[in-house]
Amino acid sequence: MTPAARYASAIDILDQIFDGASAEKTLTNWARKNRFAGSKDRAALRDIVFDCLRCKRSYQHRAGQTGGRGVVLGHLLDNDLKPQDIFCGEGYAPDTLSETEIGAICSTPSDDIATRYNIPDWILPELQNSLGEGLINNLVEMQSRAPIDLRVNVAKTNVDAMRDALLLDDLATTPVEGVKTALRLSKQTRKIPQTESYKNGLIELQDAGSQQVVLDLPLEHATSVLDYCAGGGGKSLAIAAMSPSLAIDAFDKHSNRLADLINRAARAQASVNVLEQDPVSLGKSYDLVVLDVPCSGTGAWRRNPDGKWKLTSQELDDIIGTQSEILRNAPILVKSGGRIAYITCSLLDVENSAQIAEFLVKNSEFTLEFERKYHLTGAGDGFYLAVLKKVQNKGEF
Ligand SMILES: C[S@@+](CC[C@H](N)C(=O)[O-])C[C@H]1O[C@@H](n2cnc3c(N)ncnc32)[C@H](O)[C@@H]1O
Repeated sequence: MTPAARYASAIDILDQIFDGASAEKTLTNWARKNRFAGSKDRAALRDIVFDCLRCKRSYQHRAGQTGGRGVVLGHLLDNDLKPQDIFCGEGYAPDTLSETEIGAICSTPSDDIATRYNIPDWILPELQNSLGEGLINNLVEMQSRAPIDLRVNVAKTNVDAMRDALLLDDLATTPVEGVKTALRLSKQTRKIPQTESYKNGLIELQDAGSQQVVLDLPLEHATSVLDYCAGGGGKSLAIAAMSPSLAIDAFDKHSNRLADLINRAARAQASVNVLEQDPVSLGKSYDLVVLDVPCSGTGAWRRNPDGKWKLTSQELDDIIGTQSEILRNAPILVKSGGRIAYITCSLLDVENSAQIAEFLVKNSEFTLEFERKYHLTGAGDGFYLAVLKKVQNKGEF
């Protein structure tokens, strides 16, 4: 495909996404219908679409028009590419720019924070309240592509050995400061699943922020762990790699989401026991209950920029309701003297410290032992962790 043809496809795909379609599904459908496109075309198209989603509002402002055409025009201007080379009307290229379109182009960034830094208006006050002086730096980070991080399976190998092994596959990596299990790829690549190291369970794809949260868990106090919102198993597997002797149970209300965990655990030779029934109904209790709850995903918006435009304030309220429900269920799952680790990949206080404050009011047998906010300016995606300790019943050890 010519560069201009790629941009014409990007305009079409973006228009479908702006009409409500999911970014992933639209890109997959496009690839299915355009079998002539090679892997380089698909990768380039995906990069354009995701960059346009991350910076939708500022690109529209720059172009002076909305829709896929406006965003792509803004993307070209912002990246110092010549719009007339792409909007040339030849072959499969987008139509040439009209005089009106050229006249609407704006050379100065918007003064409005939400437009300039690409977030929906309604969420700006929440982000401002939660991030304070860190607001702009976090929003700047949100506009660029996330790094690709690997988690080294430290139960099987070590970071230095993996760096050397990956170099043989022509994959250069660097350590991530403060995250001893992580390696960051020096160049973007989609090759990882094809490497022997991945197939043999020595590495996993996992954001360094997510790994850092696991490194901060109080595993040394536990012999039994429940990952109550286990999903694809990212946290369960990282816990198993850190402490292979722990008895780890994994549950998810949506059991179909656990399929990946089963496959990944087999690859990593990790021992994780997948529960089919809710442990609340089984009457089981644990030293550590990990609640990696559903959230707005604000801390991972640079990876999922589609989500940032689709999230509504009503959906955020519903998510907060689900978090409260999970927190209501959790105390019974914790042994006396045990702990809850509440985790979100959200930057919003309403999903983080406000939830914990409410939990502590309702559950006087728990105290807040530790709380940490991981911003996008740190090792990886944005996260929140609160560790809550259940008081030890008198006479129990
Ligand atoms: C943030 S994701 C978990 C990601 C996973 N821990 C990981 O590291 O890969 C949240 C998970 O919570 C699950 N979930 C939603 N509501 C739930 C509930 N009421 N009880 C238990 N899990 C729930 C969702 O199905 C989803 O898989």
